[in-house]
Amino acid sequence: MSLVLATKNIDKYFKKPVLFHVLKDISFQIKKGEFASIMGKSGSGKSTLLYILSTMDTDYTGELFLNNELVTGKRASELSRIRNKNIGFVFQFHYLLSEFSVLENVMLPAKKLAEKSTAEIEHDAMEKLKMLHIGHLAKQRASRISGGEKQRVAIARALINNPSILMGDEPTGNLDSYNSENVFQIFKQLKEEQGLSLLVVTHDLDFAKRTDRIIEMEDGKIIPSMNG
Ligand SMILES: Nc1ncnc2c1ncn2[C@@H]1O[C@H](COP(=O)(O)OP(=O)(O)OP(=O)(O)O)[C@@H](O)[C@H]1O
Repeated sequence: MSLVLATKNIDKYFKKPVLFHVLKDISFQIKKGEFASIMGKSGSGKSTLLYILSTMDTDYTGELFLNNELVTGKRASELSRIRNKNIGFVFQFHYLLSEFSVLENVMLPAKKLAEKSTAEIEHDAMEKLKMLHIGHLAKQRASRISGGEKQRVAIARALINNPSILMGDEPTGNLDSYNSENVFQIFKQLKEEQGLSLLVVTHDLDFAKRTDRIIEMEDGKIIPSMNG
């Protein structure tokens, strides 16, 4: 079985203002092509966990594997390379650079990785935009498009380096029901047509119910689930 992400016994403490055990013995796996959601009350530790899974936070104990490779303990420069290559992110807020064009925004993570020529990156970025039905917006300034379009641009940007997993922190949190459904369908299509793995923190039960698996958190722990 091909595992895209795995954690073993992850624990994390915040030391200030008082010592706080925020993540407790977190062990789970995400398979290739699996679309999982993380749910849980506010403060249960979802964002803290996602920050560790995305290799941004290294202050924890336990082990994190990406594509069967242990990433825990690697140097910051190596982690940055692994992150740029393997993980795409979509947040609640799109974080697009408003003065740049849609196309330039999508190209940025590939330029950072510096493995392809600018012409190749531009071609790849156009392909992603077309796949998300927003190719016609390529030359438009990012500030001049709608909220739903911005989130689709953010998804295109997250996909530009062909990651093995797409992580989302409330990716539909700012969207109306039409655009939320649109994002869900894009994610489903990425799973079904490209075998992409997805891990999405959400408060939207209707969204979560339609993913392959709900990982439920409570007080820093994963609640053993009924459905997988
Ligand atoms: N830097 C920090 N220092 C101390 N405590 C923190 C820090 N960041 C978060 N916390 C606390 O850790 C707990 C988990 O926070 P986290 O943001 O992971 O929760 P969450 O499940 O994502 O919540 P929400 O659904 O509201 O986004 C909360 O009690 C929060 O107050």
